[in-house]
Amino acid sequence: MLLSWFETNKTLPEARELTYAEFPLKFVWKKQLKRWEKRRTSVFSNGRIFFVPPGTGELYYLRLLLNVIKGPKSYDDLKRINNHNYLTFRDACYALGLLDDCKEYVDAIKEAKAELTNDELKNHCLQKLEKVLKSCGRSFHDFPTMTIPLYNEEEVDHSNRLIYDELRYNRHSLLEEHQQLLMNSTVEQKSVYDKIMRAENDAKGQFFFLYGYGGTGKTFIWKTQSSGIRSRGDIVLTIVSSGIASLLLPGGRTTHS
Ligand SMILES: Nc1ncnc2c1ncn2[C@@H]1O[C@H](COP(=O)(O)OP(=O)(O)OP(=O)(O)O)[C@@H](O)[C@H]1O
Repeated sequence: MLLSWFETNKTLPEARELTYAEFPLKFVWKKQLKRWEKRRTSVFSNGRIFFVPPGTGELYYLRLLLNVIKGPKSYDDLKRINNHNYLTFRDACYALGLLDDCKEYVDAIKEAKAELTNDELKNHCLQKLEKVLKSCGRSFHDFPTMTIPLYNEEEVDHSNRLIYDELRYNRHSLLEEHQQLLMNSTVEQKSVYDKIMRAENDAKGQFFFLYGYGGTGKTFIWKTQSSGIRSRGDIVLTIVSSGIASLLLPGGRTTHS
């Protein structure tokens, strides 16, 4: 289908006005003939390109391009951005600004490279990675074959990472979020919230077990609770049992990390 799309683009100018994802709007795939033909009726039809996970590399970047590039006549056309021929789909995506996150990092490394030697740059990257690893409870020291970053004495971070992370929330935006969540809470949620907050304010050290059917707003209550406490500059350790569950709660961590 993809190769036939290239062929259609070679012959029909109106085909070149569509991306691959948009193609079924005006063209229909003739399975027997193995080619695209102009749609005769004005039936609305939208294309769906198979999901490709980012880990597949070039396939993933090809899929990104198929959603934005119009009228290519070959794979090379997909990699040609502003008259520059890129070697890989990934490079083409990067040139199109589709990989903003990476762009930020690559630009930062390029900038740093102007001022640092290769060894300094390598060490700098290792230090940054060590920081990320430490936030997950790991370190380069856990991987014997990996190079360990070097530090000057004044660069050694003696602070407690967990406390540091907890104290750098934007208290102002948390306060706004907290007020919004509180305003939206149901009467039942509010009564649970009040009960837990009372125990927290009185420093009673109580233990609560919150249960209810799925989707009834338990996580919502924890979010309201944690934003309220954090907006005061206090610390909340949001501990859950699985990595997936940790993504649902701001600052969530698995117990073992
Ligand atoms: N009072 C509320 N106002 C607006 N949205 C709410 C409210 N309570 C819950 N929700 C929304 O309902 C959805 C389900 O709530 P939530 O995830 O908190 O439920 P849960 O009980 O933790 O579910 P599960 O047990 O499946 O994890 C979420 O999108 C949440 O934002």
